[in-house]
Amino acid sequence: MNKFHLKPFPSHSGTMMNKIILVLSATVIFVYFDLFISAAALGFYHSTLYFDFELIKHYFLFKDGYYSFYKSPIDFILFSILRSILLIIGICLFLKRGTPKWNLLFTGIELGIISFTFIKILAFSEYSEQLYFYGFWVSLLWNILASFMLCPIWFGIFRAEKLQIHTAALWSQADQDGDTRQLLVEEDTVVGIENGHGPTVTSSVPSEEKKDEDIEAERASTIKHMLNLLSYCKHHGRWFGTGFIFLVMFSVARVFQPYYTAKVVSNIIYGKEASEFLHSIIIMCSLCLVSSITGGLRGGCFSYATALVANKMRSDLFKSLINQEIGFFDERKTGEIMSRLTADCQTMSSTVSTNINVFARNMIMVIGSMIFMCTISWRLTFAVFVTAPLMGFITKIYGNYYDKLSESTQSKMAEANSIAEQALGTIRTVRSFACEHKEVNRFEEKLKATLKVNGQKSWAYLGYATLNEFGNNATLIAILFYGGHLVLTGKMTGDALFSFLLYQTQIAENVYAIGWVFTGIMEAVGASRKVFEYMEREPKIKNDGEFVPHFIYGKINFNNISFSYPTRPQTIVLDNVSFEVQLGRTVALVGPSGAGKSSIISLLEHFYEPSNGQILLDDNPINQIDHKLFHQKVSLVSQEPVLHDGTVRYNILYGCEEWATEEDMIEAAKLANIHDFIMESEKGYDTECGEKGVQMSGGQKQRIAIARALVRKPAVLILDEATSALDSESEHVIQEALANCVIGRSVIVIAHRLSTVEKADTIVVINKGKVIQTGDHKSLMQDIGGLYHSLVQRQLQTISEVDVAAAIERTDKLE
Ligand SMILES: Nc1ncnc2c1ncn2[C@@H]1O[C@H](COP(=O)(O)OP(=O)(O)OP(=O)(O)O)[C@@H](O)[C@H]1O
Repeated sequence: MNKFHLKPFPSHSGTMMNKIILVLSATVIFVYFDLFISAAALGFYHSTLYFDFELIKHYFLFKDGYYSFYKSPIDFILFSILRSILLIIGICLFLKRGTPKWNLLFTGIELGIISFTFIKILAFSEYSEQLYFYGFWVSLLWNILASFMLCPIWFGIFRAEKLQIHTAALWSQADQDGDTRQLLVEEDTVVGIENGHGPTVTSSVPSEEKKDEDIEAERASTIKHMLNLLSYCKHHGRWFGTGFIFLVMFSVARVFQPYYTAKVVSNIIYGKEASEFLHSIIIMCSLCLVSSITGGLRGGCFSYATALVANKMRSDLFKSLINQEIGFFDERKTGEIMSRLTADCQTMSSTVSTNINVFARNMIMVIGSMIFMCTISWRLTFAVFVTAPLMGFITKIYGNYYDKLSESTQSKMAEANSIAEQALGTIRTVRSFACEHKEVNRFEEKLKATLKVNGQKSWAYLGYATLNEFGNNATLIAILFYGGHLVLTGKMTGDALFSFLLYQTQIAENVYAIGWVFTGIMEAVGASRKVFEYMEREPKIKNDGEFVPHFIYGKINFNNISFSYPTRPQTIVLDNVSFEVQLGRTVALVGPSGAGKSSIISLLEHFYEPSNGQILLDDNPINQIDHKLFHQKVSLVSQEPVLHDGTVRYNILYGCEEWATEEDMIEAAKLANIHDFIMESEKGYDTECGEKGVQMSGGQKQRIAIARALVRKPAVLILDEATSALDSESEHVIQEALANCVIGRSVIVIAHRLSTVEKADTIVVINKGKVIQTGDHKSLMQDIGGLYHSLVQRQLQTISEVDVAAAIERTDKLE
């Protein structure tokens, strides 16, 4: 109840009441006009514009003594009454606040009436003089128009109903004193109980409204996605345009084919002259030649255009992804993102361009065939359209359902891909823990989920295909029946019926294909939702700093930094952390596991932004400094460096190929103690590192990473000391390399080794996200019982334990 605090209540509720009155008045006026026009039209059931009231009486009172489907327009009156009854039911429900889900029923009735109207035209045309009755055409047109208006009015009533409930809820909030208003509240409360929503109506209203808004939003987004998809085709208009020209030529040639086929057959049946037969055959050959050549050219152009569209989509998506903040990747699985980049982009591009092709081709053929069909027999053409509204209705329902299922299939596929990617990407871990079976099971679980959705899709298709087939056959039988009747009554010739049947078969295929276009587009829209979401996503952290200082000295300040990871906003990882790294000094971050040391480095690297405080480089906020310059001057060597699949040269010069020279690279490699190893390799700096550096040892990887950091001649070096099991020789070489590179630079090191910590100018001790001690080794050791002191004690103990274990091992070996 307390959720609504709308102060300007009178004006709001006034507007809503106006809307309700408007919808109710529109309904009443519609019912009145519907009945009036349907009845008045009967007064014009003759070939003059004179209104004859007697005619109305004639039809209403069945003065002929019987009802004739071919002559009586009383059906139109019955439909008008049916519409009125339905709307009156709507109003009754509106007053009782029920919200029936009858939308489909209404759409079905609407389309049924329209189908019937087509049948009625054919029935009336049996007595061709009736086609000149003005009243007949008024009845027909009004019947179609009024049926089309039925659904919007019906939906309008229920939209207004929600407004009314909402108004009542507002009244109950704003004023509990007025009798009328209290009554509304009570009424609403009762409805709430009846509907099982509990006694408060206020709580149910927003969710109802939200549903409505969601549907609106979804609809808007579907249209938006379709337009977005089409806009991609616009980029390659040249290829699509050329393809389109061939498509038009192909379709026109195909449209003429049934006509000439019928001509050839009729020449044979009626034994016409050989020259006439040959003439038809030559035209048929020409049409076939044109359609074959242009069909191929059209396919080629569209296929190339599809490839161009896929490229552009992938490139745009990748551009957007690579610029997203690190938090974005924390929240999503790489497999899912990869699936968007590969499968979804492919689905989108191929379905969109294929469907444009199919749609345009079939549309041209439908229009062309329609022209031919109308020329052959307009009556029979109307007969074809008796089932069309129903087929359109089925296609629409199926399309909506298919859209939902497609989206679901894509996400299930993405989940399965993510598992496969994860397992294959960490194959060594999987193998070493013998988890192959487990991973296969996990993958199969996800495949099962995908299969389940695909199963639903198949059921939906089963229903659709059956109904569609049924519709087509019903149309064919109707044409044979009615066409036969027309031939027998002399209104049409036999070969015209044959020609018509050929067109009808072709048009059925075309309409079926157009139906699939709808489904295909929905599939593309389903796939495109996430792709466009990623494409249009603005990174929450932008690397758009423009400040380019003349020189970077390397002083770092952390001022009152507080921070939580976006994935766990409730957990404070850093709490008011402050410290300074003076020029050319080394600061060691020390603390237990999970204290927040790596998070400090992530913030300095601008992977995340602090929720509070500022990080300064030479007194400038780091987010205002030019992104490239900043990462050139502040270089990171992480604990487990990742190398790219490429040569050693590629890896060392990564990101600075444009300006770093060969000498810079060799100098950096020498400082990192890796130059000699590289020169000993067969291919030197062109030695391949393998995916993620898999062809290098842990120590070599680390040293290449150090060279990669040093080649930039950074002012600030960030070192996350390796804790992994490097052998003592490698560790020594790396320690030496690090000792070389700290000279003359500001260094922040996450120190795990006592030797490193001791050498640091300042030690910052972190625990549970807070700086709890700062000082050099000597001063901190004096704080007996302090965290630093106990950490050092523990490490000394571990070292001695390791030494003892090693000594035992050595003794064992000697024995
Ligand atoms: N990407 C992330 N998303 C959410 N929470 C994270 C993320 N990375 C780290 N954390 C959490 O933040 C806290 C601090 O982690 P951090 O990696 O900074 O600790 P650390 O001191 O570097 O630990 P260690 O010495 O073990 O590497 C931990 O509780 C950790 O679970």
